Amino acid sequence: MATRVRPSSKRCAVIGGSGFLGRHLVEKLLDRGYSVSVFDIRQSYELPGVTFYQGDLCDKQALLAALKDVSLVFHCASPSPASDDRALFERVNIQGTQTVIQTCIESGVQRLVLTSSASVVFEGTDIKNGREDLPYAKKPIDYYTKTKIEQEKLVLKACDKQKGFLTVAIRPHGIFGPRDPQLVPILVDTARRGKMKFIIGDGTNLVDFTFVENVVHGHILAAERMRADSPICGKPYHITNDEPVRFWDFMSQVLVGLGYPPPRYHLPYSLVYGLALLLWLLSVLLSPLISFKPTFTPMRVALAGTHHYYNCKHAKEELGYTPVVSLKDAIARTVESYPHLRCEA
Ligand SMILES: NC(=O)C1=CN([C@@H]2O[C@H](COP(=O)(O)OP(=O)(O)OC[C@H]3O[C@@H](n4cnc5c(N)ncnc54)[C@H](O)[C@@H]3O)[C@@H](O)[C@H]2O)C=CC1
Ligand SMILES: CC(C)CCC[C@@H](C)[C@H]1CC[C@H]2C3=C(CC[C@]12C)[C@@]1(C)CCC(=O)C[C@@H]1CC3
Repeated sequence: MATRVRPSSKRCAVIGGSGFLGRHLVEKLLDRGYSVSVFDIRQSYELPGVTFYQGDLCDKQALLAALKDVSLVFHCASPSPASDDRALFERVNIQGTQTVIQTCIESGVQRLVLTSSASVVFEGTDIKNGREDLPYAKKPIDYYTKTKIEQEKLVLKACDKQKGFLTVAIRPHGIFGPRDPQLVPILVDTARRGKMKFIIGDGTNLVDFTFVENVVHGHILAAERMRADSPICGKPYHITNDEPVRFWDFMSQVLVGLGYPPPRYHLPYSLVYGLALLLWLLSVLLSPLISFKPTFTPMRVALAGTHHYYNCKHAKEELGYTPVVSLKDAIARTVESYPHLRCEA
């Protein structure tokens, strides 16, 4: 009779491991003595100790190969929020996550950590010190958020202590750090095009920006604390820097650090939001004729002009989480890591 190999607890897989967060997670897991399989639709680097499996997470056969003899899976793959492609989000974040869950169960995976997002409760209006028991957004602000909600529900519902399949969802917010393809590059591109002169609203809105190493720390704590008798199974946890900062102060610090002038002039929030909505509608209506992607999307304007910061008390109490890098050090390290994006003038 064939004996089933019991997966070693130090073997894990990172789905989405070629991405920004995924690669930082892989590097930390290697430091901690794990052997890591990366499953991603693209391969962006090579590292000793990492086995790459290139494939689409909607493809069960491809996933099965990557999850063989693995006991712990991190799922941090998603299409970029900037793509705004409804069909793609639904296919990858909803159907693909169902495939991930089924394949984990069939492969004997015991623990699944999902990278969700604190945005699953964000509807474009203020959230101050939001806790995990806030209801999911009834009117999600975009398809990305809508499908992240469905994805989180699927993963948390799949947690089954009897069957030995445990799950947890980490909800980070505004991840930044070295190699981030989104926040700093978009900010610099906007500044270079002379569009970062304005502050949307009065500039006092507080937001969480979370250094990528703190997000990684939260994921690993969750994975290592997840046992059938622990209270964390089937639950979501906010992971932030626990230092809410004025959105426009954060942007200004990054811009000034890279040699760009900070934004100075104020514009009313409702005016900019209305314009962003109009531009977005135009871009949709005109898409058969011309393709243009507005920088100031309704989602970005809402994120730039409202309070959205979250309480991470539960992560502190139940995961033993505390941020490992302060916001000040995180900004300094991030700015230093982008010499190619410095202002040349
Ligand atoms: N960047 C941020 O501020 C935040 C991100 N998140 C979540 O964190 C996770 C990681 O995000 P980032 O590292 O920023 O994004 P990223 O775009 O750098 O990484 C995502 C990875 O997923 C892969 N991927 C996409 N579709 C795939 C598919 N069908 N099959 C296999 N791989 C696929 C991509 O190739 C990429 O390597 C995502 O789930 C995102 O929703 C949550 C909160 C904030
Ligand atoms: C053009 C400027 C007004 C803004 C430039 C910076 C923005 C690109 C970023 C500021 C907040 C960021 C953010 C995300 C993406 C990048 C920003 C909009 C997310 C939408 C990424 C995915 C999530 O799950 C939530 C994030 C919230 C904050």
